Amino acid sequence: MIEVERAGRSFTHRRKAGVLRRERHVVHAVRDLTFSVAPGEFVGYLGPNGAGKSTTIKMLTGILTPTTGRVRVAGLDPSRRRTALARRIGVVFGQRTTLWWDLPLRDSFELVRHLYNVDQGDFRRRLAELEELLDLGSFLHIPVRQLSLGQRMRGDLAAALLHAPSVLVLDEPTIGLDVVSKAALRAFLRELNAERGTTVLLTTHDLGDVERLCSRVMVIDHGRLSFDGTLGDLRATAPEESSIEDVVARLYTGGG
Ligand SMILES: Nc1ncnc2c1ncn2[C@@H]1O[C@H](COP(=O)(O)OP(=O)(O)OP(=O)(O)O)[C@@H](O)[C@H]1O
Repeated sequence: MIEVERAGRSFTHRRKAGVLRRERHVVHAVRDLTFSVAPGEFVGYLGPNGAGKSTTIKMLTGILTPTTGRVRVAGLDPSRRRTALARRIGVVFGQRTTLWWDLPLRDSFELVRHLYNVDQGDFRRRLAELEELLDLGSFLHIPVRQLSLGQRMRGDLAAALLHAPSVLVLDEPTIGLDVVSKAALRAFLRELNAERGTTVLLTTHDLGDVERLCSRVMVIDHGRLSFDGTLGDLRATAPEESSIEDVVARLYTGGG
């Protein structure tokens, strides 16, 4: 479903190197990254701040073109086939909404239906299902800017799923959510993956998300993959640590 082969992405800045001189400075956000995700997997993508997670997600969704290597999602080259890919993929960024700020949630969904050309019958059926599973009923009529973070997040998730994508990419979906909202969101994602077989790639700094949802974990550090395995494999990297936070902290600091 997702194939990444020796992908890299760098950014070039010009920075001051004296009174008059400026020099080129290259940041390698992602280097030589190789992994694949099979249909139906639920994968956690972890890494410290600045490790390259968002850059990877932007390459997978076609927002950024890799400077080296190859990326394929649902068989498509994301940056060249963004429109075709949009029909197969759902994307949610926890830090910003893709909904229309001044429109009631229901109208945002209607716009999504037009954008993705979703059949009216399918749209009604899916919206009814999502409305129930995500408990959207009480705030469908409210403009997005007036929603609480938890409500907005549920709205964003519904919008990303209205066209029934086969792969869902989530960038910190539980950020800022209270324990109850987090639990509800996790239950929903677990069901989506188990019942519909939707492939999910999730970045998060909340290891509770990983423990409760992910069958596989990948860790990126300084733009390179430093771990790829099951949750059990991850724990085994530091068996002396009792919490998953401590295990991951060890990995982030290169084994302590
Ligand atoms: N548009 C850009 N221009 C220049 N440098 C960038 C750009 N985007 C990202 N970078 C740099 O690339 C590196 C990786 O950034 P990225 O946002 O992918 O990290 P991240 O793992 O998502 O971090 P966080 O957990 O803090 O969100 C960082 O050093 C960052 O400063």
